[in-house]
Amino acid sequence: ARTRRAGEPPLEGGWIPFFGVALSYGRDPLAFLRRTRSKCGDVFTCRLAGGYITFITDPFSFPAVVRQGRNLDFQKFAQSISCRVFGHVNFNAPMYTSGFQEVHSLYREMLQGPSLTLITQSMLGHLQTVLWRSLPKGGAWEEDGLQSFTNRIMFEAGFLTVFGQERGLQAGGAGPKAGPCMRQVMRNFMVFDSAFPEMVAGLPIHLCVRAWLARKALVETFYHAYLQQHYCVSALIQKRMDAFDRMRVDESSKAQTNLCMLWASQANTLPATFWSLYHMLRSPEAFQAARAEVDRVLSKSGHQSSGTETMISISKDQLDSMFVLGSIVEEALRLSSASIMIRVANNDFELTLDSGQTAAIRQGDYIALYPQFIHMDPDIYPNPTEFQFDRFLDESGQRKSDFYKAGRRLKHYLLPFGSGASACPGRFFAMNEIKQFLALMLWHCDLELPHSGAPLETDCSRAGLGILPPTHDVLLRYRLRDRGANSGGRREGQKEGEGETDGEKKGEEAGGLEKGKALVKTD
Ligand code: HEM
Repeated sequence: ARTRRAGEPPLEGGWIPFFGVALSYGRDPLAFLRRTRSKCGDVFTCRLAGGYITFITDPFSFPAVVRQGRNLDFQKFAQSISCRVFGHVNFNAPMYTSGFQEVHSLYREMLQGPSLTLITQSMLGHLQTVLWRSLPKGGAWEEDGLQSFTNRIMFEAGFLTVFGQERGLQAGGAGPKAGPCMRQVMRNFMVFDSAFPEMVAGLPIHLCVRAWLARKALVETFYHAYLQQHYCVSALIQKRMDAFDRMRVDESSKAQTNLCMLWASQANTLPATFWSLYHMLRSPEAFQAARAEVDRVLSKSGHQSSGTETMISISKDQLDSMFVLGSIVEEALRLSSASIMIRVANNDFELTLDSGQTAAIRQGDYIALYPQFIHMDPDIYPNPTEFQFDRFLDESGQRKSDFYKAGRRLKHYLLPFGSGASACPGRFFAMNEIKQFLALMLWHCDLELPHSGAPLETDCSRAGLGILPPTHDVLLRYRLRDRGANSGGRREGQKEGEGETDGEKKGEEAGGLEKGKALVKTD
């Protein structure tokens, strides 16, 4: 154990040697950090599982950390976790430095500007192909778990958009089918992802046997030689594969970095899509405003009412003009995001905080920002645990970006995607794909949550990893939209008890429901 030196933040060591405060932190990180902040002030150091982490909790001091490129490194920590979990070589090694920088700059190039428009359009096509396969024909209602439904649609559409389609899986005319391979890939992904908290905490993957087997199977499908047989592989993956080939990395490491991309592009997007649809369906005002927006924007471009398998187009400008959908997604992200931004101190140095106070930081220590502090701050967001669909809309119905704490405007008020050099490069694509999914569901479907009672809770065991999933799934009923009936398309608390068996069956496959867990009726 170490003793606090002059100038260093208060030290919260805990009473368990080595693990320090890991147990109390692990039970409920936000509650633990709040307790420690009220005891120690805005900046404090905790002993966590053998390391020392200094938490900066004052949002006005976030920029001071995000800007500290020279003294604080984000790659070291991210790489150490990534190697352990995915199994690839450590790209922090000097021989890979310049090649890995190239890979990084590709993210910005391929996930912004004109490339973003292309990948977004590709996602829209895949979403519709997959959705049409799932929607019941002729006005019949279908039932499924909401989580299993969103996972199924988004996983397959996202996978096809990023990694393309395996040759031979096309079904004539009807578009790509969810063949056994896709279902297996998704099942393996869910198994691998569910062991993520343990693997990040340091448990060797060989001890999580199912996750280890799932990773092995996933990696086998990601060898370059195999992916080169796919058609419609995104430019992002093609260029990334070229860059890794030039770096002379071994073939299995290359395949493992493709698994990283699968995880990065899916693990947060799936629960974020779930929460966006869930909250929208639970709030009558949100649903009405969102449907009115989608109907207004899409009718203008001449799309007729649905009911037939027509592919619709949504241009970049149209998507950008869907501010209500944007606000619903951002509000869902605010409520469910529990990411942690970690940097490693390269040297001993003094961090100057917004208040002018300084904190002495030791080389090798971690600095952490925990954005949930901001997202759940009642001073910034009144009634912070409540879903308010229009929180991110200003008076003129455009995106709101002025949020205040103690009368001062905040630079960082919403951080589900991190910030600064380590900010998620897929953030624009993620927002677009979730908005597209919501728009398609609103345009084509009537939707119901028959057993919507008390709000679902988030599963805190994944705190620190990004968007928290729900603790359990809920039943969703859906059918092709009945425009004539003008039913509003969204009802709650009706037709109790129908179709659980069918829903459970699909849910197990899509990771929404665990075997043996019933779709929960919360009322
Ligand atoms: C709602 C969905 C998403 C959320 C909440 C999310 C969140 C995040 C966060 C918090 C980070 C780490 C930031 C940090 O350490 O400061 C990250 C990194 C990353 N994300 Fe996302 N992400 C999402 C979707 C996506 C998508 C769709 C893609 C790609 C198509 C993507 C690609 C990446 C990559 C490649 C990194 C690592 C970047 C690096 O190494 O610098 N993400 N994401």
